[in-house]
Amino acid sequence: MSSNELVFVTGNKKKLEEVQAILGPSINLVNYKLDLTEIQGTAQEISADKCRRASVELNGPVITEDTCLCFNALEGLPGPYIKWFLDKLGHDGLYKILAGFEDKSAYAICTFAYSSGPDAEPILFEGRTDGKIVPARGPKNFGWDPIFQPDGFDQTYDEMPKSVKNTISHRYKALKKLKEFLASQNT
Ligand SMILES: O=c1[nH]cnc2c1ncn2[C@@H]1O[C@H](COP(=O)(O)OP(=O)(O)O)[C@@H](O)[C@H]1O
Ligand SMILES: [Mg+2]
Repeated sequence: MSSNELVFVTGNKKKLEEVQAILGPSINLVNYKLDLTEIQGTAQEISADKCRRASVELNGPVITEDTCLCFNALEGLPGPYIKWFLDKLGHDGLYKILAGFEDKSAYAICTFAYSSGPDAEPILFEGRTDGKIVPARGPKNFGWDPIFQPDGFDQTYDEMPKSVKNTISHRYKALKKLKEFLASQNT
């Protein structure tokens, strides 16, 4: 691996686009499309396991990413299972889950995992953005973006320009930590 090359294992095109936009041209991101099965467990366990298996499969250094959307009224659920909830319930159903609760607050967590090789223990980098769950607003570009309104903003993730989302998002914050780590490895 050259010092600025990074193999990002994901089958999610939208994630890849954001990661590319956030990292910019200084890092040569190489995408390997692999939709990895996820175990059940905490966000950390799921991320580490996913990264470990990606690294074994590719027999080299990789990064993987996992995203959780956590409702405070539900003690953090759906969390890592948001993909399946979104799939089955859609935006409207996800919003309605909270109908019985006054507390609509939520947070998005992005966990990047880096493994230097098949025998290495993955290192995790987490970013969190707090907000609330609202009825869907926006062009429906990406996942649950239309129902997540970050604190301090009147727009949902989906309504705001990408250039704004990419400077406040859970993914941006996690990538910032990953970038700092990689920079420290290269010096
Ligand atoms: O920044 C985001 N905004 C909106 N939806 C997102 C964002 N990041 C991930 N998602 C969606 O949330 C779910 C997260 O699941 P996961 O991280 O396992 O995705 P993946 O398996 O597609 O990579 C998926 O449905 C994904 O499309
Ligand atoms: Mg996941």
